[in-house]
Amino acid sequence: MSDTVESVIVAIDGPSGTGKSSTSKAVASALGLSYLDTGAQYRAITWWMISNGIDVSDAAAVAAVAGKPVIESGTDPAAPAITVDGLDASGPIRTQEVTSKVSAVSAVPEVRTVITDLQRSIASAAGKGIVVEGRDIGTTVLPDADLKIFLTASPEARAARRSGEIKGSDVAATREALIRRDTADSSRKTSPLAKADDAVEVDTTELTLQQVIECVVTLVEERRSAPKQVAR
Ligand SMILES: Nc1ncnc2c1ncn2[C@@H]1O[C@H](COP(=O)(O)OP(=O)(O)OP(=O)(O)O)[C@@H](O)[C@H]1O
Ligand SMILES: Nc1ccn([C@H]2C[C@H](O)[C@@H](COP(=O)(O)O)O2)c(=O)n1
Repeated sequence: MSDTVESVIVAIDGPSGTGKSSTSKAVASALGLSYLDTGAQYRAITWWMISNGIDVSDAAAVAAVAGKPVIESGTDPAAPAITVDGLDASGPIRTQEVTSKVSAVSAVPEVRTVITDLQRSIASAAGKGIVVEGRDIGTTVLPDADLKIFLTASPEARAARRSGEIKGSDVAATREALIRRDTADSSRKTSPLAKADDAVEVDTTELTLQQVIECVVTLVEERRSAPKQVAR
């Protein structure tokens, strides 16, 4: 028997505020894996479009420049980093303006092609394995992932979690904004937010973050110890 642990690829998808980032970072840290936040990449390209005066409601204009920004993602779960054309984008990509425009930019097929290629190259370079979180990782980006998880939670729970991050925020308005973004992300033609047929669905509504992390770590360990399926 070999002492070396085989590389593992974990895809974690789900709607906004279900706990994908928090869970993915903690699972990657616990298991010594790399981590990739694909939402941050779509936010980064959106920030670049805004900064360069591109009208994000004009899909043809967005498509024409989709290949221009150079986006680089760090994969350390303890210090996730993202740069655009060499500039630190970790702060600017979290603004309300980027959040309100990211669904329009990420619906453009040319944008998805560029970002999907980038995600696949990062995943294939991760020696020990990687946890990749987003909306279409299990269905499109990494359909052969060793484990696929689809996180869900009620809109009320998700809005309460998000509102808890910002003092004095309006839970009802947060809930509406989350639902609006999920509807846009689920209804776009190219690679919509969706659960892969072979994903394990975990409803986190009544679970603490720690319980979700433990659940996913257990699923990864079970998958690692299960005999590999050999394609015939
Ligand atoms: N099970 C949970 N119970 C309570 N709070 C949670 C739970 N999971 C995550 N949270 C909190 O909810 C908030 C949103 O979590 P997180 O950013 O991980 O979600 P997300 O799915 O990555 O969201 P988005 O897709 O919008 O980036 C964070 O403040 C996080 O600490
Ligand atoms: N694989 C992905 C990841 C993200 N997006 C888009 C849709 C989201 O609304 C947006 C921001 O993601 P978040 O930072 O909230 O996780 O990015 C996508 O289309 N595909």
